[in-house]
Amino acid sequence: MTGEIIIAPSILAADFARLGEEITAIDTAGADWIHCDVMDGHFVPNISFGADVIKAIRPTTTKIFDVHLMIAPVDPYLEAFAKAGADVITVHAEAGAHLDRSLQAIRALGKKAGVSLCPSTPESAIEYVLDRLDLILVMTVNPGFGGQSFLESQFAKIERIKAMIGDRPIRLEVDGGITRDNAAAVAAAGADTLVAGSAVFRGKSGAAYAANIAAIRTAAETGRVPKRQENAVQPMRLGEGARIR
Ligand SMILES: O=C(CO)[C@@H](O)[C@H](O)COP(=O)(O)O
Repeated sequence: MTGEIIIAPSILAADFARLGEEITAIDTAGADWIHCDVMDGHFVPNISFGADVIKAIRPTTTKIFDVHLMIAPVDPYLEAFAKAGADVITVHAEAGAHLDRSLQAIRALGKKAGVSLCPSTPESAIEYVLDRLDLILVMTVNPGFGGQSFLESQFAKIERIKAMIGDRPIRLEVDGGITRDNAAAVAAAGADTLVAGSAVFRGKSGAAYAANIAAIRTAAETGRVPKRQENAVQPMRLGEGARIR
């Protein structure tokens, strides 16, 4: 599960009234994975969608569903998300006392197991579960909302986790405020899986999504920030298109 750069658009920034069409559009536009942000209004201060929505959108693409559970408790719901069609299930290190048990449960369901760390959580929180992991998600904003600014403080954590991973087959994912302007830097720090919501869905057309995904991928793969094209969609203001739902 490691290797090349993976771009995973977060459907939190999609038009929920046309979610199926939006997923088809990002699939066609070159998304590698589909990132699904599940929020419960308790672990994070926002509510998004649950397993029934994931089940409903699952037939719209064959791409990997990367399901980020921002919920607590999480263990009672793992089976529902597995049955709904999640391929990767990521839980938060902060969401319960028994991370090791949650990760074992995800693998027992036949899914890839991920753990996510909030910006204030040190990498030591996952030191003793590394061998249970297929993915580590470093939150580069405080979880709960799209359209926030990338936290520069997380570069050091990305670098340290990259070193911790060593040659284990674990993907290192970053999520929050990822754009074409910082994709090169997060990849240089060690990230190989980039989640982007507002930076992909700005422009509101399949052509814009394709250009946005390509720009993020080019920056991450080459280490260069791609020049903006003429007719490129203008930068989005904080919160636009990624409103609190
Ligand atoms: O999980 C989250 C927020 O909690 C993220 O997936 C965001 O949805 C990413 O959105 P942008 O920061 O890219 O707009």
